[in-house]
Amino acid sequence: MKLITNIHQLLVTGEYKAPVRGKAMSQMPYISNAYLLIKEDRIHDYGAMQDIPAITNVEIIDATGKIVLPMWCDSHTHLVYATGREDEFVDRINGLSYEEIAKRGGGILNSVARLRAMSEDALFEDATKRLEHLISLGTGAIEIKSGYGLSVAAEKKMLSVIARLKTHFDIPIKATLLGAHAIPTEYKDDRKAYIQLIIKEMIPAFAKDNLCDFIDVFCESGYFTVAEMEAILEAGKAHGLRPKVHVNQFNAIGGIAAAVKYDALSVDHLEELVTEDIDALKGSNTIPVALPGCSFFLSIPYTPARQLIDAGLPLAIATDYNPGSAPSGNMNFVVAQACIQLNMTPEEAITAATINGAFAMDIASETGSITKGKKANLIITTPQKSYNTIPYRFGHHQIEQLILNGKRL
Ligand SMILES: N=CN[C@@H](CCC(=O)O)C(=O)O
Ligand SMILES: [Zn+2]
Repeated sequence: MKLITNIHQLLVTGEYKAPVRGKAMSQMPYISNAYLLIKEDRIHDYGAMQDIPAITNVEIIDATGKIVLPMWCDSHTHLVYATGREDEFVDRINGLSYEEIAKRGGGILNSVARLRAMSEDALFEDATKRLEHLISLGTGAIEIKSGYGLSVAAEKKMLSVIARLKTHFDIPIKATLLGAHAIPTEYKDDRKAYIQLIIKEMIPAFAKDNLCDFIDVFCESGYFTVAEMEAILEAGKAHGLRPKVHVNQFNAIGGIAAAVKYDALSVDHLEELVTEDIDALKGSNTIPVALPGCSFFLSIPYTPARQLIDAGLPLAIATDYNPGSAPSGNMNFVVAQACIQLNMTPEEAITAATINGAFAMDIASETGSITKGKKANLIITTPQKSYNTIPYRFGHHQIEQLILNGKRL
């Protein structure tokens, strides 16, 4: 057993039956001067120091002046990819837009060509290094998408890499099939046939082999229409895959209402929002997810988080880690951006990056909060005045110790 004592502030405590929404996001449940008891890989007990139980034979970790919180839950990444796209980064600095680069055959299709040429073992090795790094930055649960294969064989290769990551790492990992990320070059004159390939071959085969948990579509002008997304979500749902979709990144084309109709677990991006989108989300079980790292990197608008939260909706934040639009998987930076660019309070940002991120991956019964029985996946910070310092000192490494499955990392 391990006993963390004298915790300055213990954050995100309590029971969570549903994502935290609206005003409740600004009310962070926390205990000052707290203890936390870990038994094996689980949170066994916690409370105020004055109520600490008398226990012997326990390893003490003194956290005087430090903040303890759940490890980050990153609910949207493209962690498995071939190589970086620094060349396109420089093209953008020189004036080309993300869309112009994509039109010239760059962008997603550039990553597709590179990934198809790489072996599963090499992809696994690179993804392993990336994930090890993200864990060292405090990420304790992650969703990873396919979508750089765009053929049955190459999508299977990506999903197999994710399956191997699930076995290799003892953290919750969810896999999302994103066969509908772009139309591959060989189908550019027959998009219907590619959509049928996703519906008739990819979805049934990958669902049967348990290679994916969710279904995704990049619903956007120049990528997939709302009608095409609906056909793919319908097929995914028939095979038990709940939708988590890319919508409203560059244009509001009605993807949100359609995703809600299919009971999407989350709708992600939302840089471009109209009133109808917010109305569609009200009263639904769908969680909006903001990806501020993508807005930062592409210099596009930020998701209007205030509008979403002020409308009483829940919100999660995630990195969107990928080589084209967000080449950083650092959740600490995303939490800072949520405060600085999205105008979220530290309470809202931390809630969005922990328990709401866990709900956006459907793993909130296991992780995302300081709750008895949940995984002891914890961040212990360096000494801080308060939890406000976490986003305030953006870009600084403020993690002193990580506890993963009850063990010090
Ligand atoms: N928008 C679609 N997909 C990714 C970008 C993928 C890429 O550029 O490689 C995103 O979420 O931003
Ligand atoms: Zn994405």
